[in-house]
Amino acid sequence: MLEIRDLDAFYGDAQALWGVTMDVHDGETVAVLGTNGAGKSTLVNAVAGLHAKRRGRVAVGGVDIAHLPAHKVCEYGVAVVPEGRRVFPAMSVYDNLCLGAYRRTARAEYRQSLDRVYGIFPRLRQRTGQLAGSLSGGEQQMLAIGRALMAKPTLLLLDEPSLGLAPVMTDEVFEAIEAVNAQGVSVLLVEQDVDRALEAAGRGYLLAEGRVAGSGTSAELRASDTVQRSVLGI
Ligand SMILES: Nc1ncnc2c1ncn2[C@@H]1O[C@H](COP(=O)(O)OP(=O)(O)OP(=O)(O)O)[C@@H](O)[C@H]1O
Repeated sequence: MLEIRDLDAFYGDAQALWGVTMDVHDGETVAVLGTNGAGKSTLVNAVAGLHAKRRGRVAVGGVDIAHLPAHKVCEYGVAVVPEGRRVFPAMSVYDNLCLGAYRRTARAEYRQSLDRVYGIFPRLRQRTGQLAGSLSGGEQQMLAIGRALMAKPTLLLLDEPSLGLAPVMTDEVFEAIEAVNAQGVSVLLVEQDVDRALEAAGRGYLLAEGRVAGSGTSAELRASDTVQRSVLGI
C-alpha cells in the first residue's frame, strides 16, 4: 500500500527527516509515535506532497508519488487529516464534506460517500446544516476525518487526531478511526498518545529527531524501553 524508502525532508537547508523507511500494508493501521519535534508532521506532509523539498521514494500501490504535488497525490487514493483539523469555519458541515469529494472518481459517488460518513459519524448527520466553526473540537475532528473520507481514499494519513480533545471525545474519534479501518481503509496514524495509538494500530514506528528509532508490533512497542524513555519520558 504505502512504501517509504530512505525519505529525507528539508526546511530550507535544515534537514528534518533522515532516511526514513516504513511500510503500511493493505488494510493496516500503523502508528507513528514520537515527541514534539520528532518529525511526525513533516512525515505526513512529505507523504501527502505538501512538503516541497524531499528526497527518497514514496510509493502508493507500487507507483512512486514522491515528486507529485498534493492535488496529484490524492488521485492515488491518499487523503490527509492535518494537525489542527482546519475545517472551513464559515461553511456548513454538509458543504465541508462535499468539498472533500473533489477527486474525479469521488465526485460521482458523493451521495454514497455522504451516507457512509454519516454512518460512521451520526453527530455530523445531526449537525449537517450547522456552521463548522460552531462545532466542538471533537466534532471538528470528526468533520475533518469525514471530509477526508469523501475523497474515497485507500490510505488515510491522520496527524494527531487526539490533539486538544477531551478524553470522551478522543474515545469517539478513535472508535471512528477503527470503524474506518474496518471498512478496508489503511491508516497511518501519527499520535503522541501512545496508549491510544497502539490500541488502534497493529504495529508502529518510533520517530526520534527525524529518524526511525524503533519499530514493532503494538505489544513490542508498549514494552520497549526506548518508547518508554523517548515518548513517555519514563
Ligand atoms: N516550517 C518549518 N520551518 C522550519 N523548520 C520546521 C518547520 N516545521 C517544522 N520544522 C522543524 O522540523 C522538525 C520536525 O518538526 P515536526 O513538526 O515534523 O515534528 P512533530 O513530530 O510533528 O512535532 P509536533 O508533535 O510538535 O507537531 C522540528 O525540528 C521543527 O522545528
